[in-house]
Amino acid sequence: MQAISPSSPLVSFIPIRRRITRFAPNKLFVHCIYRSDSVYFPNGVGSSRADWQSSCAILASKVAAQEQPTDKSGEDYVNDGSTDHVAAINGHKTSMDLDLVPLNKGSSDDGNSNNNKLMKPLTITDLSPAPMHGSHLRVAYQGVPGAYSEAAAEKAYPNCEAIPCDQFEVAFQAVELWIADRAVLPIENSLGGSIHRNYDLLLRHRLHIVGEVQLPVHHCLLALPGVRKEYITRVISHPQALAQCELTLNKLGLNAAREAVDDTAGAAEYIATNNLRDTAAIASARAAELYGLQILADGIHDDSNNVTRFVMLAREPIIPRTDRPFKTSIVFAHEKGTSVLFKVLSAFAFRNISLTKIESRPRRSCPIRLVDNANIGTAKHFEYMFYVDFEASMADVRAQNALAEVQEFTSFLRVLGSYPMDMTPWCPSSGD
Ligand SMILES: O=C(O)C(=O)C[C@]1(C(=O)O)C=C[C@@H](O)C=C1
Repeated sequence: MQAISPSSPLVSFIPIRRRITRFAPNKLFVHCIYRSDSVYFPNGVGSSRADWQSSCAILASKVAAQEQPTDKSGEDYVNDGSTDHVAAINGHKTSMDLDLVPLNKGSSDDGNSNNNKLMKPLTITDLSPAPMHGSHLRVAYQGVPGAYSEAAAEKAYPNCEAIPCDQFEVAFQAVELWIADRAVLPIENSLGGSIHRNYDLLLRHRLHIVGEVQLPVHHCLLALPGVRKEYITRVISHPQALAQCELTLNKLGLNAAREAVDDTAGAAEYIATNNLRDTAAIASARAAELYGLQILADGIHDDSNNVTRFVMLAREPIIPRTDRPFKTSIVFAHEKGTSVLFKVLSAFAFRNISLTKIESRPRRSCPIRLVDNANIGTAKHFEYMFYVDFEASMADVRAQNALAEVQEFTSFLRVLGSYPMDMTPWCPSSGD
């Protein structure tokens, strides 16, 4: 893999970190904070902090020109009555207006030509990649090298340049700011369940799901060389990894507290950096190798069918096809809450479209609906956003008709992406 690696001469594992500053209402900017003064850019940008900061400034100014509503839930983009059905469902007429076209702040819809003078035409530089672009696809992931997300990035895009980010949100922003071409994010695990944070972020940002990968996850218990199980008083890892190994950890008879950290490989790195002889990490065998730890126990996940599903995100959607199995992910809501759920789901059932996942999250823009029950009091219903994945391509007329029907029953509907299903032959995590 060409990504920042331990053998890189310039830097050891510098994840993109975030410091978000509000420059203008509703506008977030990412700044990069470093662990060291030099940064590794394999393709062109100088290796100094100053070079990188000027690159960030260029990126930030490009984004400032666009005034995208990135930190809105997207609920304004609702049933606009456009005839372009899929685009209307997504709330925009072409995908271009989401990502590239600087909006004309001064112009009005009345076609005033003076105002139109303010319109900045697209130039070739608006379309060209960020300065550090190289021949490899740059893929942002959350964690440090050795994290499962890095392995998922490599599985999705072999030979990509994997870019570590310290938080999920940073991975989204890295793509929005053209620092990365794709983000790869865990969305659900067969044992631990959904990664809710990423469901929320999918709605808050306007990236498109362009693919999925399912990665068998094989966990090991790692400690410093020479440390024995009896010395361990603390086990640290990503909360999902702790959940996936809960029963096995109990069976191992460890008298250890469990502590959540940002990612599995980060836990291993932390132990190595701080020379912690009383702490073990749940992480991959690759993390053990990278950070010089020994494997105290191999394959400690509670079931060998331990698979995490990742989604790949891009600034532009892909064109859906029908010549191979596709999946489509949508999110919707309705003022009447869960009462419409049956109608929505029946739109798929009548057309023989299988659902592969349904998830609900709090509807943060209006979390509670009050129902006045006159003399009895007030019923307070929680409001939800519903996320549904179904097995059909948006190029399939059945899916188009189903969504046209769903649109009738919902007050908000967005297609998050229509993308090829991961059909790799089944092969549980190695070593089981
Ligand atoms: O911590 C990591 O290594 C990750 O890539 C994150 C993550 C997750 O968020 O679910 C990914 C896969 C495993 O399920 C455990 C953790």
